[in-house]
Amino acid sequence: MADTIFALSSGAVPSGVAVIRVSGPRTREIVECLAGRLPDPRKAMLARLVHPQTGEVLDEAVVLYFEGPASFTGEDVAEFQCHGGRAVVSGLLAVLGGFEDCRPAEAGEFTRRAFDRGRMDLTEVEGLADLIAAETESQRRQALRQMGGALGALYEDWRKRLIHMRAMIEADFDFADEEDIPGSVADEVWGEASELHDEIEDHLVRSKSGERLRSGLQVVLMGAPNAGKSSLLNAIAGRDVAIVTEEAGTTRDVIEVHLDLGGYPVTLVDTAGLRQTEGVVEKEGIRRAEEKGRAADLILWAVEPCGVAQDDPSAGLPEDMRANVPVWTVRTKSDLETLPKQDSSGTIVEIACSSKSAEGMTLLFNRLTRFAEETISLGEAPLATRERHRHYLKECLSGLRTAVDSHHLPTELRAEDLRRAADALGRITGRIDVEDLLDVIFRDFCIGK
Ligand SMILES: Nc1nc2c(ncn2[C@@H]2O[C@H](COP(=O)(O)OP(=O)(O)OP(=O)(O)O)[C@@H](O)[C@H]2O)c(=O)[nH]1
Ligand SMILES: [K+]
Ligand SMILES: [Mg+2]
Repeated sequence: MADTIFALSSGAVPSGVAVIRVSGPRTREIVECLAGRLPDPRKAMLARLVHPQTGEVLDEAVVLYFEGPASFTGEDVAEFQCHGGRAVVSGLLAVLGGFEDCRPAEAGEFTRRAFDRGRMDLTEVEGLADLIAAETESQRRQALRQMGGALGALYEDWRKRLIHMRAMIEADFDFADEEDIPGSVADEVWGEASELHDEIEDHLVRSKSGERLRSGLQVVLMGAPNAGKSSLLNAIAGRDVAIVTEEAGTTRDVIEVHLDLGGYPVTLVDTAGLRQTEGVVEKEGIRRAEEKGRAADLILWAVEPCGVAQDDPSAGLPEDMRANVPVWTVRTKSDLETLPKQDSSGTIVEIACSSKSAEGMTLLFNRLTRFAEETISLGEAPLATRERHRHYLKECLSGLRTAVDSHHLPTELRAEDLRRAADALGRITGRIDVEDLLDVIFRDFCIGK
């Protein structure tokens, strides 16, 4: 018999209400023992929870019972909505641990059971994890859609199409000796395979948006020491996150702030000012700054009024970043009189702003919001959201491509490539052996989920 597991599924105590969840074969017995009777499934029942040995009243709680398989895990599940005091919760958890074959749940174990019993596929599990982690409106929408099965359904549909193609080819193959049929079924199938290939390729291209939305856009503040980067970060974040002093080389560590720009997640990153230095700590800070810059979706290149050569505001920014990452020049400290609004080369300074007077800050904010919107706009179709998805989509494409292109090979071999393509999709949803992956995926969950 499987263990019956339990955990505090709501947030940290003390809280108004705490939800303790129980799942497994002993659930029914536990509810009857603590609450005196079993509520009707899915109907709330107010009950005094009584200690099974001493008869002492533990709490007055709302009890819910979900009979398996129509429950989150697919097993019998109960929820005790008790008062969220520390002693109430720890007392109840201790009593639950006293039942035979009953133990505290591990992180993600409720969801793992739901997956094992076929209540959710892997993309839905990931969607649930993303929903719990979602910080902005657009992340919530994407996660909810994925948890609802939209992405899994898309992959399952593609997989079925591949399986169907294979069946058609094999049928065709079986009848091959009954005289040559002109324009055989196989020819049609290769056409379909080629179409599916393009569909998946298109999905893969757009998947970058999904991943960015899930993890947030990385906007990295870079520039010479004292350019005003940390002040800008503080002004945008609306609080004193980073240390600001007039000393050049103040910031060494990478400092990140999570922003919600019009519902889009943006991580704004402050970094050490770039310069030649012998300081060990500062050197390391600069190395980290450049590492962040290379991985950025956007670099805000901060330039103070009299800071650098005026004819090339982005002098000092490493060449590879200039070439590969979008860069906006931000002219800082615009409250200082000396500010040239336009540099001598005639290049319009992208944005001029001041952390002191707040001049230009709204413009910067709006531009960033628009950038986020354009980079990660969420269309109607579900998007791949993880590196894991991308990996198997590529594998699927490679199988499809080989199958379509290998005109010279025997049909059996080409059919085998179609199987490889279908299996790759099955690994995304977890319908095909992914045992080694499961621990990684479920580890990300909190206890009680
Ligand atoms: N007048 C004025 N001074 C500013 C403004 N922003 C920053 N400063 C000043 O410029 C100096 C450097 O600011 P920081 O924000 O520490 O600059 P930084 O680029 O983070 O510097 P490092 O971390 O050392 O690379 C401080 O003395 C700030 O008070 C501004 O908008 N106007
Ligand atoms: K500074
Ligand atoms: Mg700084």
